[in-house]
Amino acid sequence: MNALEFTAIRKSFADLLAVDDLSFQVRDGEVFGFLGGNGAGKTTSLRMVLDIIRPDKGEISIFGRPPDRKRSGEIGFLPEERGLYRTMKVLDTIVYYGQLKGMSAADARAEGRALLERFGLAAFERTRIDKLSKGMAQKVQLATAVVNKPRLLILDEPFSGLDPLNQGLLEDEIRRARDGGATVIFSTHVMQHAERLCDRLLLLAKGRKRFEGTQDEARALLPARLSVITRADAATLPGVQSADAGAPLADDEGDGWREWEVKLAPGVDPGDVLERCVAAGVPLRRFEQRRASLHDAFVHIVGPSFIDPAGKPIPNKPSQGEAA
Ligand SMILES: Nc1ncnc2c1ncn2[C@@H]1O[C@H](COP(=O)(O)OP(=O)(O)OP(=O)(O)O)[C@@H](O)[C@H]1O
Repeated sequence: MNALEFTAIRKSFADLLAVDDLSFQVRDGEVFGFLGGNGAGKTTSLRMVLDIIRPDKGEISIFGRPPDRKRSGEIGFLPEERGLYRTMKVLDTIVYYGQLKGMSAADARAEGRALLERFGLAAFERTRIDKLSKGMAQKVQLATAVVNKPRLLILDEPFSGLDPLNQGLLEDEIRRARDGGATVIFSTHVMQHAERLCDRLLLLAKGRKRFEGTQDEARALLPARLSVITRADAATLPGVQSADAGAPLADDEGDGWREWEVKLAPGVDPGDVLERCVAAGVPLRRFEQRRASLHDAFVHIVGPSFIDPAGKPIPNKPSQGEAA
């Protein structure tokens, strides 16, 4: 059974179509990345999973059943607009949320302490939320989302506002949840996190799905790039679309050995090219495929403007309640 399924979901706000005929599936136990630039429809989609807002059309299924706020114990959610009760103390906050999700106070306290230890916040368990830094409060909010080990964890822009050390800590926590059997969905503007964590990805642009699949499937959409050292003119090799020659190699004694940056024609398999070169006796010292970045793959799919280059979320929503 899939952890989450969207079938032909549509959601408008007045005359703005925020999510347009969106269908995708998240498999049970995978880490799934929700990618797209500002206003792509990520948060709107995640809020529909949580039943905070409802779709105009289409169907959502979570472990085979429709969204329902009463299922909050099954789903851990870190919203994009962070917010905790400012005057509550750190451990009390985690225990409060644990109990809301059906845990006993003792279990929530024990798990809360373990989380604070892992998050480097053990010394702050009695500190009021409003005395914490923004990043610290964010970690406490993450703790409230994971305290009961939900089977589905939904994190909206979880990395924003965290320094690199804490971003690493969050990556570890996502892997830990996955290793414990949870399905994790997170949205991000920043490719590197997705690259390190995601089994599969969804790329949204202007509310529409532009790609769904694995990282390798995304990369396979790009023409292959190679680094080749040869004495031949690399532009004449089979399947090559373009080839840029570097300077002659330092140890070259007039034989014409050069390093070339080669781009194959779309759909051409580097393995086939290598076989044909060997069969034809092309002199080769190196024939190496360059691994494309996810960023390159997505620029290829949606164009250069698909993502905010600084990776900074633009605050475009009202905050809820007493935000920390
Ligand atoms: N409650 C709302 N009322 C009106 N418009 C909304 C509302 N929520 C979202 N929108 C609009 O819907 C579109 C999609 O927004 P959404 O927040 O889902 O995008 P996002 O991909 O999460 O973007 P970001 O990365 O900037 O958070 C945007 O144009 C946004 O302004």
